[in-house]
Amino acid sequence: GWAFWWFLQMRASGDPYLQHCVETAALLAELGAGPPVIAAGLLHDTVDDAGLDYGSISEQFGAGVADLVKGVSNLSHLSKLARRNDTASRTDEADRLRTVFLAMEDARAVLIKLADRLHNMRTLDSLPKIKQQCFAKETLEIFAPLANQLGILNWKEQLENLCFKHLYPEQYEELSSNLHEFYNRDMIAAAIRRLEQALQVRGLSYRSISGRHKSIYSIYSKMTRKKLDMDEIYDVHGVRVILENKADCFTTLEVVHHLWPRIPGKFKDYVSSPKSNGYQSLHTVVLSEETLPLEIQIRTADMHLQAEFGIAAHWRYKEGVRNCSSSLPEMVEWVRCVVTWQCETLHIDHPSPPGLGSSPRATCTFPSVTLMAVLSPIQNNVTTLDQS
Ligand SMILES: Nc1nc2c(ncn2[C@@H]2O[C@H](COP(=O)(O)OP(=O)(O)OP(=O)(O)O)[C@@H](O)[C@H]2O)c(=O)[nH]1
Ligand SMILES: Nc1ncnc2c1ncn2[C@@H]1O[C@H](COP(=O)(O)OP(=O)(O)OP(=O)(O)O)[C@@H](O)[C@H]1O
Repeated sequence: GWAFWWFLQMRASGDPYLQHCVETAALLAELGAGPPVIAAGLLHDTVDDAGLDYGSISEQFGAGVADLVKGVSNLSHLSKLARRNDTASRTDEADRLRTVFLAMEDARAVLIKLADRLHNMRTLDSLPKIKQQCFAKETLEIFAPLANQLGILNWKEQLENLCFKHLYPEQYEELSSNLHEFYNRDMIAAAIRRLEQALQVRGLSYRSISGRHKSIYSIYSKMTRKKLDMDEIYDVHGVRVILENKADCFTTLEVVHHLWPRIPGKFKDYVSSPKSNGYQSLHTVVLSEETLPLEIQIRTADMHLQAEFGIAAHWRYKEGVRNCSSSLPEMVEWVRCVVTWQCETLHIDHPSPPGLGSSPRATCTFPSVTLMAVLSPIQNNVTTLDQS
């Protein structure tokens, strides 16, 4: 009966409902999720919408899949409850909800909910404007930060960009048409190659060189936050070099300044003078061959860990974060488990984030998370070159 329901159901867009289920599962597969997660992605709405119960899912697909589907259903109920709660401020509510999500559920259920949301955001156009805006607002407040907290930067950026498009359509159109000309897809890869050759000639070995285009939403946020025009954003194109030690960082800086002319006033030495939050790195902005600014960040692996996970966690720098009691190794272990899906092979049940215990009241959020992307690179706008 339920399978029949599944085939007949249509979405507001007129597409078969099944398409949403398949695309949600496909997003999870792209991320490298294992079979139980993909199966649960396919079935994620069957408890709430097709009236299927835990017992029959468990019978047909196994308890692991049934637990995940139940988890996704719990998350949907929680978000609905939160939507009705008018007493708390929106920021507090979003904060609380993200914490509860991560504390109560298997992180893989949260991932399925995120995949579901990403596909819904991609197909939002068929809904009435008012619903689109509500959905986009909620996604920006809850789901995009959640994707960031789980280290899925590519989903975070896609979610934010889609929210931006629906919440501020005019600004989105204007900025994206400007960026169309401004983003230079080949420039980063070419700069990385050039830098790599120059470092080799200098006899310097590096841990990694990576690069990224700043997302449209990140550019928009920075422009609004700092009241800047687009041509005042110098890190639309960025490269990061990770080296063995401080001395190599300074030598790399020399190499960089030898390769490209520097843009005056943009050099920062946070290695000799760390920021008050402990952040260390050398930053410079140079003028690339394409006559576009290119931000280059140079740091050691330790500085990078500190920037991503330490007291100076990147996310704290961007969003503000409360006390977190877990140690770095615990956190890395948890992240590794979630990101590489070892939970399935190691049979770890319901991994919960370290330091959170099972209390939904615990307020700990996770450091974001370029390191997670380093552990398991899944950003498609990132170019990485590792020296083997
Ligand atoms: N993780 C982390 N990254 C930082 C921190 N401060 C700066 N950054 C990174 O370094 C880039 C450049 O920062 P700065 O050199 O301070 O540049 P700025 O012109 O003063 O500031 P921006 O407008 O942020 O570029 C930022 O865009 C971030 O990517 C920090 O405290 N923590
Ligand atoms: N020059 C760079 N090279 C490589 N990766 C970078 C560089 N600058 C930032 N990143 C990474 O790119 C991702 C997206 O960062 P984003 O550009 O949105 O913000 P940010 O540069 O960290 O902060 P802000 O918007 O305040 O400047 C983060 O993981 C960040 O660590």
